[in-house]
Amino acid sequence: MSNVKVAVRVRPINKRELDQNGKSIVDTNGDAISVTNIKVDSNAEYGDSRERIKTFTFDYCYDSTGEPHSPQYAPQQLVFQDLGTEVLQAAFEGYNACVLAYGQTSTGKTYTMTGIREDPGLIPRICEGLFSHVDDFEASDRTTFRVNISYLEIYNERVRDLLRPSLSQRNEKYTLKVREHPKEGPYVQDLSSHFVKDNEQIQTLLDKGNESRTTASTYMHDHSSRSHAIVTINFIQAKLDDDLPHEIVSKIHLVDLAGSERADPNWSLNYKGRLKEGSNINKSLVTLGNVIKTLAEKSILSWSTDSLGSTQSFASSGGGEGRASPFCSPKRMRLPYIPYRDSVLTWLLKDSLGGNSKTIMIATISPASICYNETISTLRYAQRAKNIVNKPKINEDASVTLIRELRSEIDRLKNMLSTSQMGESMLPIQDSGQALEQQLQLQEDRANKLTQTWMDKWMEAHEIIKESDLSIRGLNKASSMGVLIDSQMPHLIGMDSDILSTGVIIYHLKEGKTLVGKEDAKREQDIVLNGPGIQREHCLIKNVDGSVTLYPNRGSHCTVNGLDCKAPVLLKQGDSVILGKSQMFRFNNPAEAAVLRERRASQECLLDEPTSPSFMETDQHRTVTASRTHWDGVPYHEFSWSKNTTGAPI
Ligand SMILES: Nc1ncnc2c1ncn2[C@@H]1O[C@H](COP(=O)(O)OP(=O)(O)OP(=O)(O)O)[C@@H](O)[C@H]1O
Repeated sequence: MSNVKVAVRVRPINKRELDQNGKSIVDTNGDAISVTNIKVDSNAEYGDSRERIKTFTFDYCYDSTGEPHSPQYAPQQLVFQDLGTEVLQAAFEGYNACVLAYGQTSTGKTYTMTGIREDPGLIPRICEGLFSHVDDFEASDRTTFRVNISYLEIYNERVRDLLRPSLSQRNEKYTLKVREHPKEGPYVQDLSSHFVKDNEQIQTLLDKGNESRTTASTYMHDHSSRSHAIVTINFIQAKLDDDLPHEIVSKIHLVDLAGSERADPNWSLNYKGRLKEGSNINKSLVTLGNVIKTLAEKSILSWSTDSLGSTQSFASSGGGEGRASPFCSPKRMRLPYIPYRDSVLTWLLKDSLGGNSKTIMIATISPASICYNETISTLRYAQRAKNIVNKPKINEDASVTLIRELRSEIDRLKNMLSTSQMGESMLPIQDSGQALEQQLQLQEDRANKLTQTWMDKWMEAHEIIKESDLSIRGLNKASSMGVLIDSQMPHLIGMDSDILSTGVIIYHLKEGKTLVGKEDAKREQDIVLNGPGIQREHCLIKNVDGSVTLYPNRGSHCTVNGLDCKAPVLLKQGDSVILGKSQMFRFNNPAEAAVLRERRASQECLLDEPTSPSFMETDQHRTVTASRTHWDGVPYHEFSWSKNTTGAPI
């Protein structure tokens, strides 16, 4: 059990607040923070029912109201030292961790989480710390690590992938679906997950995600984040100790919430979109507030249920007077329903709030008197969050747990065997020496096989990932047969032309030009092919912003979906490409595939109606219909395949 830790950070007063005659009303003293209500007269003879000074205590208070670099200013480094290192420690121990920044708009959530280039915030510092520890460990220990990152935003209650560059750049209005896995809980379907090898790669992805985030100018803040942003880092550590595999997995959520705000009538009238945004932001923050409130109540209730339970048993054993009231008997007390599903945000953060995670909340506030009401409401929100009790546990890979259990069973059988051999026991027949030996052999075989499979899977994934921008995972949750190799870049998948080779080759089609030809071409070719019909300079493949076009060179033989290409052809997801006489490839465009999957899921028409069939070719085996249209309106060749006359699929 572990309570949510809560920190408060106060930012410097700003010009807008000073221009409105705002006074600084917040004081910190150690872990206590006091807010003065200047509307309550300190000398009021007959008093005022409202308190003039309200004091709250938290796990950490950061006073960043002074000049940066002055001793009075709590810097980013201090916040990282206290909170970031806790997150790292949890991750290395195999716990899930979460940091949530909450506060009124323009109070410093993004500054604290992301920071600025000269003075980075918690997210980049945690990533840097993660890789610097990984480097230390890899040098001194036999542990190997895998880090994956995804970055999403929830905008107007819809989910957007911030790391799918080509689609975000085109401003596609697409939404990802939130689904629930029976064991692993809520997740975002088709969210891209990127393997990162070092700090530089992760920082590049973070920058990319930050650039795509939805921001706008509001009356409170010129660069207000209008979405909730969640960076998720999956951190896996594995090692083999005395032939025993260890694999622990930690999920780190780093959340920069959109700011709560008052709607300014004049501003909102001019910006209708802002009003809808504002109401969606406030709605999900209200749900978050309800979840926090209910969880806090639940913790108090379960605490009192526990203490009532112990009082009762004490009373019934005749040891005291305490008797639980029939109105609050533990049996009657029903724990409240937690409204996680009322917003996408709370649904996705289900585990971080009241579940399997070590969670920290950072409440950010302004020191200005004009923000008094919002500041008090933020501090109350944060105060409640302190009462949430989570149940973090170390996340061990399921097959590793099984291997460990088998190994301890093997030790037990070995002990029994040696006892039976010494003839010291009166073992039943099924535990006789011979039966035990058989059982032992069986379990050892199982454990060895599982260990080998685990090692192969880990080494293979690790080696391939080292080489390229790929992610590899089991084909599906229910089966360990098969491995799915995923890449975020457009690519061609081919077979090695050597009939004795068993390899599958992935050719990434990088942004810009990829030359395809033979080794002895005048210019160096990016993809070198051999085999019948391949020309020295066979073709050129151009990737512009995720759109990939094949340009056949004069006289070279290229076909797409069975049609000869004499002119450039825009490739689409799933196209089958033959170069020369026998080199076959399948073209994959992950970004396009994701959009098509979404369309399929939302039961929209997968593709527009073909505008005009350009030709139809029929023979006794198949029918190929070709048309010109494209998923984003760009023309391309589209083919539909029917079955052959015998009904067997082609
Ligand atoms: N601790 C701090 N020290 C110095 N400047 C700060 C601090 N916190 C915030 N600021 C400044 O205050 C302004 C608002 O900060 P920020 O954008 O982080 O607010 P926010 O809470 O994320 O706002 P929103 O919810 O509207 O996105 C920025 O100009 C930022 O540089």
